[in-house]
Amino acid sequence: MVSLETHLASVLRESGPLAPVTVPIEQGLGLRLAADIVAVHALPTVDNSAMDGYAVRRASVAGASPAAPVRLRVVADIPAGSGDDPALRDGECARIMTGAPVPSDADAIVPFEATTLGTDIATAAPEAIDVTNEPRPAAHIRRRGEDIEPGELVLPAGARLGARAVAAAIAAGATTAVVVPRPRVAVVSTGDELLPAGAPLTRGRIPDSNSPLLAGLVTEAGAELARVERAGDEPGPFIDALYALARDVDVVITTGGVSVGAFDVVRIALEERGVEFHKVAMQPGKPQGFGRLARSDGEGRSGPLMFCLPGNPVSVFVSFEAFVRPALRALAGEVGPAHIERVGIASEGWRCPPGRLQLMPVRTLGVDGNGRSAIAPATAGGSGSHLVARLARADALAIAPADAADVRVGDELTIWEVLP
Ligand SMILES: Nc1nc2c(c(=O)[nH]1)N[C@H]1C(S)=C(S)[C@@H](COP(=O)(O)OP(=O)(O)OC[C@H]3O[C@@H](n4cnc5c(N)ncnc54)[C@H](O)[C@@H]3O)O[C@H]1N2
Ligand code: MOO
Repeated sequence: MVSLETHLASVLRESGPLAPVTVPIEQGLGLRLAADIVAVHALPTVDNSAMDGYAVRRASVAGASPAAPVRLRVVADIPAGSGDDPALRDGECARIMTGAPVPSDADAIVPFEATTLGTDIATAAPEAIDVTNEPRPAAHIRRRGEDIEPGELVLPAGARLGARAVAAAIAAGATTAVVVPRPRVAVVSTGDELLPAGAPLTRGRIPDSNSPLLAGLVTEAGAELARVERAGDEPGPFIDALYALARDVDVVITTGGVSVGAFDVVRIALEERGVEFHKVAMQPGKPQGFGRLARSDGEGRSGPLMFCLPGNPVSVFVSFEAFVRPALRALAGEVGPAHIERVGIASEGWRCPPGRLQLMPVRTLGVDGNGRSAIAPATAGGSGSHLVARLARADALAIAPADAADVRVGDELTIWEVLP
């Protein structure tokens, strides 16, 4: 048996970031940048007004006060979007709206509130206004380039292109981004016992719940779900289906057929085709296959990464969290841990399997003053890997060490947060 850490290290060795692609910037939302984004133009693009008011020459309103207002003639009206640059002589001003370019002759903005007319504004500009306050130099002017200058760095390679990053890049004139793409993922569940959801069950047949489980986890992890398929226990059709979809995906996740059963199709078909099968010292999730699918078409290009997970539903979930999620993150250029880790305090005890690290689906019941969560098993009956019915109650996985015989009330364990 290999440890979880050893198996994860083998997985991550093969899971470097995918080759970067150039996309229209809004399509890069949520992805990691593979190249810097620099400002194409200055921001603001031009000196502009921070207030609705009047663009003035300060010398014209020197000494203005409520007791001694100074009258100015309004010679122009500049809405936002106007390209006008009206000339202003002594004693003249222009009405101006927030964001509109400040005339070259003006050196301050007087807000509506600093005139006797106040904010009682008509569509047409007034002929004259009485200014009641002398503005400071450059009052309410947002300077060209004060946010960023052309050629300056907006976002460095490696940054996540979140909503604010998209906004910043577009504001600074970028239209495309070089990003690490989302991994494209196919899901294949295997087993002659599987039926689609809702099909009438006969003895021994069960609904295929693993493929919707993985489809949801892949999507929630931010990867692109390319295909979902179900295959039986015959190696021939399974392999044909696999090579058909392998052409345009980065990752294939299979479930079932990896242990030592007589009909374990995935292990039988893939042992010879680039996938290694191990026993990992963890529970659930002991049998694991991982590798890169050898191409059958002789093109010499490497095929997709294969994650061959066991069939038991809780094993699928735990294997996804332990190996697939970290790999999908690494393929997408993400750095840092795949889970938020916290400390859990057992409020109920449970038994642990000998010699295997246990990843127990738990519910968190509240946080104490030291940030530690009280935890209890989410599923009745311990960590049985078939206990899917109440798996959705778990919002964390509690990690019990391989040498623990049991977890007792009050024991402190590391927990990984998972989406409920
Ligand atoms: N003699 C041994 N038997 C088993 C061992 C072992 O070491 N020696 N390991 C056990 C462990 S641990 C696991 S985990 C399972 C893994 O088995 P497989 O990956 O081969 O999975 P299957 O046999 O195909 O199925 C296991 C279980 O899960 C159900 N299943 C499968 N697919 C789905 C699906 N898509 N949706 C819902 N449920 C599914 C299936 O019906 C079985 O009940 O092997 C143990 N055996
Ligand atoms: O490892 Mo299996 O996943 O315990 O049931």
